[in-house]
Amino acid sequence: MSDKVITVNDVSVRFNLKKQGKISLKNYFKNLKNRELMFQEFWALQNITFDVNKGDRLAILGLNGAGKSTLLKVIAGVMKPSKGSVETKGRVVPLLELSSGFDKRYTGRENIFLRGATLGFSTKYMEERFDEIVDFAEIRKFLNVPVSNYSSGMRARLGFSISTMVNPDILILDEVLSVGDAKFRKKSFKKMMGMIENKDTTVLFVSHSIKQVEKLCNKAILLENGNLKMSGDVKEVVKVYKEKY
Ligand SMILES: Nc1ncnc2c1ncn2[C@@H]1O[C@H](COP(=O)(O)OP(=O)(O)OP(=O)(O)O)[C@@H](O)[C@H]1O
Repeated sequence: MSDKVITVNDVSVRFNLKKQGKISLKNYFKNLKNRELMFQEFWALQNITFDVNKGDRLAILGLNGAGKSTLLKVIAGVMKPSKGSVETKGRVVPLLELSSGFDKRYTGRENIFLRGATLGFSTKYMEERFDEIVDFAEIRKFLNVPVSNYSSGMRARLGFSISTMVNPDILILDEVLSVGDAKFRKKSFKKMMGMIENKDTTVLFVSHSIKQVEKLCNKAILLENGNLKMSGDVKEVVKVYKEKY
């Protein structure tokens, strides 16, 4: 029996794009009075429906702007869909925008516990994992320094280290592996492969490298201008993707 861990149900995402540049206050009120829209609606995703079973490695394929990152953000719960719904089972760990989400006024040490609490972990659990996180991120010397003084690479390393120190049920990867310098990239790639190889973990993966996709994924979906064009076995979807583009 299949064990669904992600259900994406008729999801659409709308952005409001500004129609015009600066306008005078007089014209603003004139437009408002005439009910003229100052925004143009743009649908980045339209009526997307699919499920993912436990242990699947799903690639999300599509050209630039197809809606891949938007879909990952909706599944990760960092963005709400304008329509439709997403259900996930278990702990979702998104490796997206790793250097964001810190409170920069606080130190590295404080942010580890803050991020842990956001992910639903107790202080005791985070204390047990603390050294592992700090050593992997290589920030021990800077633990008591406010994160505002970290370089963006250091913030990304700390974000990666905290997020991967926990065992995810669903791992969400968006072109991740540009974290930190070459040495850290190698280390983080190895760490990620270990997580991907755990067959209980379900993985969603966006990459423009078809080689990587074929190596890591068993299933795929293809997005085109925010629409779901195809879903199924990775080989079949990659074949259509290659023919089309
Ligand atoms: N905050 C936003 N406001 C307005 N438009 C947005 C916003 N975020 C994304 N978009 C638009 O939504 C569309 C889908 O973007 P998305 O980043 O999901 O594409 P993508 O498939 O991940 O692209 P890429 O391969 O280039 O990373 C794009 O046209 C993008 O310009």
